[in-house]
Amino acid sequence: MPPPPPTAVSPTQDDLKRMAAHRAVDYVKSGMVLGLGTGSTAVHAIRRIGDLLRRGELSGIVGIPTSKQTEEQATEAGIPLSDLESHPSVDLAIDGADEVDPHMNLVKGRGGSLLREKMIEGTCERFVVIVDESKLVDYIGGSRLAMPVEVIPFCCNYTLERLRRLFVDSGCTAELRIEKGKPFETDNGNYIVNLYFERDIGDLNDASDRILRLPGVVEHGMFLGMATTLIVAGKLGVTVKEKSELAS
Ligand SMILES: O=C(CO)[C@H](O)[C@H](O)COP(=O)(O)O
Repeated sequence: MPPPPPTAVSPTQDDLKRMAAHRAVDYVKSGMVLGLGTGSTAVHAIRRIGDLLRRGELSGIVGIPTSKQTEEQATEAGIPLSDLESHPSVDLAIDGADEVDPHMNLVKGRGGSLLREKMIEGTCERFVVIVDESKLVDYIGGSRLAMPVEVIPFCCNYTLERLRRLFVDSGCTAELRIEKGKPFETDNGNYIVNLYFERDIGDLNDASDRILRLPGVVEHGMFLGMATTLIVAGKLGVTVKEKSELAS
């Protein structure tokens, strides 16, 4: 008897992350200065770029890592690294996200690297966001998961309470991110306050301004209007959307 035909295996979430990341690497050209994102999706792009460099299909790439973790992964992948001071003009950045709304606004930073990500991705010509479809939300905060805010350690619980009160109408709760029994420390020596919203927070630019006006806040994880290209991998395949296609 012939063997039974192979049954289709549905892709895992990690497969989807890899598919989105590999599609993004199609935008990478030799000689580019690249912002290298942080997280379990971005690492697939880093490894792919490393493979292409090794095979001689890419050359002259300079990577600007968005975290210490990424710096280690990129070094392991054989990507030459530099920083924004030496390369202030970044051609392309590739990074994951925690939430993406229909206007391509993002929540980032659940990996804790939001400040360096915003510094590097805010300066690049093209910012390609790579996600699996589970990251798509109807509105920012819609996943009910954390929207991180980086704060200085000094009187962080006071800052936390002021942040919570800003969004009391949206049913906001706030907590300090704790790992291994102590406050999680970012690469910049700061802490993270996680905000959770029960309801839509409304005007995002206004929310951003209000957060950034609080003394003690360093940066927040809403990346508004920054993504130029969105690559989403889902069970039905990979889709690419450009910012220019969004209805204004
Ligand atoms: O912003 C980030 C790290 O600060 C990540 O891009 C974001 O958390 C998505 O991570 P992952 O790809 O692991 O789901």
